[in-house]
Amino acid sequence: MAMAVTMEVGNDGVAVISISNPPLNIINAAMLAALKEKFGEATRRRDVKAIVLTGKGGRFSGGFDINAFQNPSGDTSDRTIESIDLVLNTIEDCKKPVVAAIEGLALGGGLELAMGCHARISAPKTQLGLPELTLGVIPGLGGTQSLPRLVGVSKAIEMMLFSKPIMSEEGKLLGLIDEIATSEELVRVSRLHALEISDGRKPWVRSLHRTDKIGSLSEAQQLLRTAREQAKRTAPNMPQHLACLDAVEEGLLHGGYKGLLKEAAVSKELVQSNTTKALTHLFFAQRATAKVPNITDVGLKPNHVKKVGIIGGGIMGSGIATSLMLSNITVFLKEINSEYLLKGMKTVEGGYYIDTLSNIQSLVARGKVTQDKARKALSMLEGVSDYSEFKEMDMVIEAVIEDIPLKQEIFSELEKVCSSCCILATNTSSIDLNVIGEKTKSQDRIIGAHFFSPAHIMPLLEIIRTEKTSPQVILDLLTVGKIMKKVPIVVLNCTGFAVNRSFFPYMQIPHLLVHLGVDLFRIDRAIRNFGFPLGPFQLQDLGGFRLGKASGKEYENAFPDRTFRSPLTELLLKNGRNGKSNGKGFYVHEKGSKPKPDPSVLPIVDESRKLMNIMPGGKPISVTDEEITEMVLFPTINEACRVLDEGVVARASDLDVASVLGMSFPSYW
Ligand SMILES: C[C@H](O)CC(=O)SCCNC(=O)CCNC(=O)[C@H](O)C(C)(C)COP(=O)(O)OP(=O)(O)OC[C@H]1O[C@@H](n2cnc3c(N)ncnc32)[C@H](O)[C@@H]1OP(=O)(O)O
Repeated sequence: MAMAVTMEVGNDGVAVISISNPPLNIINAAMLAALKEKFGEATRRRDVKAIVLTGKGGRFSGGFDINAFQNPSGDTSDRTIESIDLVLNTIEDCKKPVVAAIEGLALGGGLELAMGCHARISAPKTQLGLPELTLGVIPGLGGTQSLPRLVGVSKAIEMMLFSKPIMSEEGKLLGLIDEIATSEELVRVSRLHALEISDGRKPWVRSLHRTDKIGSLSEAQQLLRTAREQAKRTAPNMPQHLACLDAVEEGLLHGGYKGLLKEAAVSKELVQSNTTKALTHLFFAQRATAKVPNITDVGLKPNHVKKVGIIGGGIMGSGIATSLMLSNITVFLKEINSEYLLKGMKTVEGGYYIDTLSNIQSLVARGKVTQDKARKALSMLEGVSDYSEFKEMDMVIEAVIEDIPLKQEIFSELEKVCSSCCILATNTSSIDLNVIGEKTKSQDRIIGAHFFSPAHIMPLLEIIRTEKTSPQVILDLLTVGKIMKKVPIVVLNCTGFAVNRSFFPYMQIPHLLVHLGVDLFRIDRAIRNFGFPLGPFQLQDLGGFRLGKASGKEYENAFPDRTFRSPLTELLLKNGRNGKSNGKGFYVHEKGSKPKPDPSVLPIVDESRKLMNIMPGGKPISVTDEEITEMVLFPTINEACRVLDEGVVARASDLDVASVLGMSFPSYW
C-alpha cells in the first residue's frame, strides 16, 4: 500500500488518525501535509472530542525519509518550518487533546511527532530514539526541544549524542511514556486516555511548556559543557554534535519557540553538509549489501545453521566463536592439542591470561552484552581435539595460520568427516580459495568467511565465492552473517579479495614514503588526523610483521607492477621485533598503557633506507601532511577502482561499506 494518512471517527468521539507507509511508516513531506489536513478536519468536526495518532502495521514510524537528505532542494529559504507549523501549532496547540499510540518503533521524526502529542501510550518493547546524528543531521521536528523537557537534559543529551534508542519500559520510568498497553489494547487505552484528558481527568500536557524536568540553568549548562568537550574528543570532524547541543542550549536560554527556530536553521545548514551526504550514502549502501544478484533474488530459502565447527582457537578462531555463541549458535572449537584448546577456550571465556579480559568479559565490561546473555552464550561452546563430532556440523570455519599445505590438508580431512551438505568455510585473508580446495571434490561448498580482527567486535564479514561456490551456500553464509549482526558483503575470489586487495597500497605506500625520508610517526599522525583511528604503522604492529611479510609476498607475486619492496620488515624481524604480539614494533606496547612511538626502531629504518637508497639526491623529500594523506589514499582508491572494474564486487558502494566497517575508513568523508 502506498503512503496514506487516514482518519476514522468512532462513536466515542475519538478521531484515530493513522499514518501508513510500509514497511516502517517513513514520513515524507506529502505525509506531513496530509497530517495537517486531517488534524484540521478533526479540529473542525463537532463530533470529535479527542484525537489518537497512530501508525498502521504494528509500527509507529521509523522517522523522516532519509532520501530527502540525499537530494535536499537547493533553496529552502521560504520552506515552512514543520516543527512549528505541524508539531507545535497543529498538534501540540491543538484545541482537542491528542494522544500518540506507539508500537514497534518511534524513531527520529516519528518520536518527535509523538512528543508533540499531549500523552504517549506505548506497546511493550517499543524502540524510542532520536538517531539523527548518525546521519549527520539533528532532530528537525522539535526533538532538540521536546526531549529535554520530557526526560531531562542529561538523558536527552545521551539519547541524541549517542543515537541510542531506549525501550518503552525505560521510557515509562523516565516519563516519556504515560502508559504501557498490550498491542491489542493499545488503541483502546489511548482513546480512553484522550477522552480522560478531554474530561479533565488526566492532565493536558504541552511538552514545550514543561519545565519540571529541566532543572536549573547552571546545572544544564554544566551538562552541555561536559557534552561539548566529549563531542570534541569523540567526534572531532563531525559538526552535528555541537550543532545539536547549540539548539538545546538556545531553547534552555530563550524558551522552546526560539529553540525550534535555532533547530530549523541548524538543520537547514547541516542537511547540505558533506557529512550528511557521506553518512546517508553509507546508510543505504549498507542496506544494499544484503541484495546480492542471482543469490537473494532467485527464490532460494536459507538453511538453518545451528552447529558450527571452528578449526583453530587463535585470535581469529576465538573471536569468530565468540560472535557465533552470542548469536545462539552452538560452537565446537577444535585445536590440535589440549594446551592450545585450553588457551582458545579461555580466550573466549576468561581465566587464561590473568591480566587480560576474555572476549566475553570485555564485551560485558564495555556494556555491549549483559551478564545474562554472556552466561547463555558460554553454554553454547564446546572444545574438542578431534573430528568425532563434525558429522553433525552445518558449517565449519577454518581459522588456522596462513599456510597453504596445512589448509589443503584440513579441507581434505573435512571432506571426509563432515556430512556432504556441510558448508566448508575458510577465514583466510588472502589465499586463493581454489588453491585451498584443490585437493577436494567439494568446490561447490567451499567459501571464504573473512572476518576482521577482533572478529567479535568488527562488523564486517567478507564472503568470498569462487566460480564453483553454489548460490545456496552463499545464501546460507549471508544469513549466518546477518544473524551474527555482521554486515556481509559478497565478493569474488582474487588475491587479497576486495578489502585487503584495495588496501594493500595503504599498507605499502607508507613504506615508500619512509624510504623517501618521511618520518614514520608523522605518517601515522597525518592519517589519524584525516580520521582513521590508527595509522598504517600502528596497524602493521597489530597484525604482526610475520603476517605482513607473508601477505606482502602474495601481493608481490600477484601485482609485481605496483608493489614496493624493501628490506624493512625483514630487518625488523631479524631485530627480534614482531609488532604488538611481542610488545616490540614501530611502537612500544606495554600492558595497560597506550602504544608509544619507539625511537629505538629508527636506526633499523635508517639501515633499510641506506640499503634502498632512493631519496632524490640522498635528501629526504619535503611533503605536507595533506600530501602524505593523498599519497597514501589515492593509490588505494585506484586499486579499489580496479577491484570494481574486475567485477570483484557487485557495486562501488559495497567497497565503501567494507572500507568503513572493515578498515575503519572515516564514515563522514
Ligand atoms: C526530521 C527528523 O528529525 C529526521 C529524521 O527522522 S531522520 C531518520 C531517523 N530515523 C532513522 O535514522 C532510522 C533509520 N532506519 C533504521 O535504523 C532501520 O531501518 C530500522 C532500525 C528502523 C529498521 O531496521 P530493519 O527492520 O532491519 O529494516 P531495514 O532493512 O533497515 O529497513 C527497511 C527498508 O526501509 C528503508 N528505510 C529505513 N529507514 C528509512 C528512513 N528513515 N528513510 C528512508 N528509508 C528508510 C531501508 O532502506 C529499507 O529499504 P529497502 O527494503 O528498500 O532496502
